[in-house]
Amino acid sequence: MSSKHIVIIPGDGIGTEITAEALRVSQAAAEKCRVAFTYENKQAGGAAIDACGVPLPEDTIEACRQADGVLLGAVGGPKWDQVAPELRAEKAILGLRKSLGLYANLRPVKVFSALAGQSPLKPEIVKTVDILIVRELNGGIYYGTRREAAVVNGIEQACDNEMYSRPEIERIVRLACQAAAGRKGRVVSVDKANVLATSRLWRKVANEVAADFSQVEISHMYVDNCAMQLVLNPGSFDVIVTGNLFGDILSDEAAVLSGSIGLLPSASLGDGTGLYEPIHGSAPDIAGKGLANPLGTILSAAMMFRYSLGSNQVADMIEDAVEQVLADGYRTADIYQPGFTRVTTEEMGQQVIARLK
Ligand SMILES: NC(=O)c1ccc[n+]([C@@H]2O[C@H](COP(=O)([O-])OP(=O)(O)OC[C@H]3O[C@@H](n4cnc5c(N)ncnc54)[C@H](O)[C@@H]3O)[C@@H](O)[C@H]2O)c1
Ligand SMILES: CC(C)[C@H](C(=O)O)[C@@H](O)C(=O)O
Ligand SMILES: [Mg+2]
Repeated sequence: MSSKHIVIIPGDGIGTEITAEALRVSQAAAEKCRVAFTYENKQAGGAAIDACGVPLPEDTIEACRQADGVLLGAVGGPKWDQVAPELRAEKAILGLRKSLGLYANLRPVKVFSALAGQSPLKPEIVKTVDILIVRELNGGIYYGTRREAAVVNGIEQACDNEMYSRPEIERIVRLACQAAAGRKGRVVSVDKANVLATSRLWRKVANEVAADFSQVEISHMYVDNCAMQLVLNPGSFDVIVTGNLFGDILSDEAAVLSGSIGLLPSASLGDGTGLYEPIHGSAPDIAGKGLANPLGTILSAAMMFRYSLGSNQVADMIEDAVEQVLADGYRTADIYQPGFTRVTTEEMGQQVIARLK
């Protein structure tokens, strides 16, 4: 196989610490499987604002376009919260998703058997959790017209607009149905069709698309009920497909089922280079202290090998090592409980590498 090239964007806060471990694990696993890849670091987010005044430099976008895969830590933090809205660090991630045409964000949610006992849920419920959240990533209220706060007729007001088009809904629901066909065959489409026009179009189009998949059963749920069912009855879900904002919120909620948001990876796929990142943010409260859990980023790197670098072998090897490291009792601060071995971010990376086989 020819050598692949990846771009690494550490970003801000814990981004540097977690991507460093994901890179080390990727290099070790690739070497064992005789898979070659090269990498370069690029800046985005607050780090880029500090370096060159904009959150997403042109040369970062171009490098990502040329690469086979992009691994991103996280962007943003209080240091950059006061800048103008169009220069916010978070704009980097939205700009990258748009520039690369990444409309599908896959967020798998599972409970590692070693962590099942630590879950707030009953053991018989925990065992059944295996959800794929398919979040639309290129449209909706994230990319609608926006009017920042201004005084109109003496009253301060702001406005965000939500728009979804048929093609945008069709492609994401189709992808969710394809994914479900290779799983348990169940798609729950989540919307707020009792209130929102965009959701009513979403529901209609989702039904039409799903009709092409004889092996897939589609059902619909309002987002408020879904938020409750995720906690009450998470085993009932197979694939969840939903819009940009609802997917963002529901995936953080679903992370609680796993034990920590630091464990959840994601893949953003579409027309261009795939982007891989943990679902969490830059966690400024714990940055630079060795407290961050790097496993979500390490598992994102595994997804990158699977979907963009063409090596299921490396992906499987990394995922098995993560499973084993937890089974052997290693825990970063977020998942630590007495009786287990507490490790730093870097030590967790080393323990994963020690179990690659
Ligand atoms: N993809 C991204 O780049 C991304 C995603 C979400 C938030 N953000 C940005 O990150 C900044 C902080 O946002 P926030 O505090 O709302 O969310 P966050 O996800 O950064 O943190 C929420 C909580 O989870 C903890 N946490 C997050 N990742 C962890 C990890 N790997 N290990 C252990 N604990 C972890 C944090 O310590 C914090 O208590 C904001 O600027 C936000 O916009 C960026
Ligand atoms: C940082 C922010 C723009 C981003 C989002 O809302 O998509 C984050 O919360 C995520 O989940 O990736
Ligand atoms: Mg989020």
